[in-house]
Amino acid sequence: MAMARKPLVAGNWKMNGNPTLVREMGDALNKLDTDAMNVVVCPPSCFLPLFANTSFATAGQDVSANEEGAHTGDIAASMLRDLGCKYVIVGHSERRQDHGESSQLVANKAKRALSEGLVPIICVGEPLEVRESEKEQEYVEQQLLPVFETLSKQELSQCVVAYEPIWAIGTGKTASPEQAQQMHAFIRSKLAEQDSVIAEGTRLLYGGSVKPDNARELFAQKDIDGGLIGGASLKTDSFIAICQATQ
Ligand SMILES: O=C[C@H](O)COP(=O)(O)O
Repeated sequence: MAMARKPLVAGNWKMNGNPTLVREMGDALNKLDTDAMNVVVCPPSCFLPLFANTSFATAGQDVSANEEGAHTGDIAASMLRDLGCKYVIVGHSERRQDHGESSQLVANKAKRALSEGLVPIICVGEPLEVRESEKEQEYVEQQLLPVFETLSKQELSQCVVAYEPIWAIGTGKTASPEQAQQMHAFIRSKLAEQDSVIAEGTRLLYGGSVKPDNARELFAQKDIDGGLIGGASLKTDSFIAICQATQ
């Protein structure tokens, strides 16, 4: 992790949690010294209004690429912003798989989020068969291309990118620090082809079975600036330990 990039840890609750967890997590995180890091909680959107007066940020788990209108079940970037969100996850592999989201749609969602002042956390990552055929870099590059084509450089400079190998999500099988660092360095090199200053400033998160006992080693890698945490973000102790592992 480079000193110039502030570490960021985001807890993606996915379709989990309840008002009790909102209260417990809010109380615990409000006591955490968050000066040295950005902490973000991404609960199901119905719980967002329950997070009030927090010392940490909140995020949506998804956003519509449309501004408003007849899009049943979708949530607009302006609505997330009005609920106090600073960030939004776009392109999580579960959205890509469960809802057939293309990389172009993900790029459009990121653009829409940016237009409402939200920071998109753009997720990329390969499935197991791609990793086994050693084509993971080509795969991730293809996921990033529409982002580079759709966003202006100014917009790109506002984004966070999360690398989440699908084979490591919820499986207990983490990418080794070397595997993760290699991909993060590759993503940074692709950003540098767009703009070297943007590449240096962009925070790259690792996601996939991050736990308190492996977080520190992952976050110590040169191009890993924090994590996108699933299962371990549902327990206050483990999420706080992971946040502290950035220091
Ligand atoms: O968004 C979070 C990731 O999908 C990682 O989930 P996980 O920590 O449960 O493996």
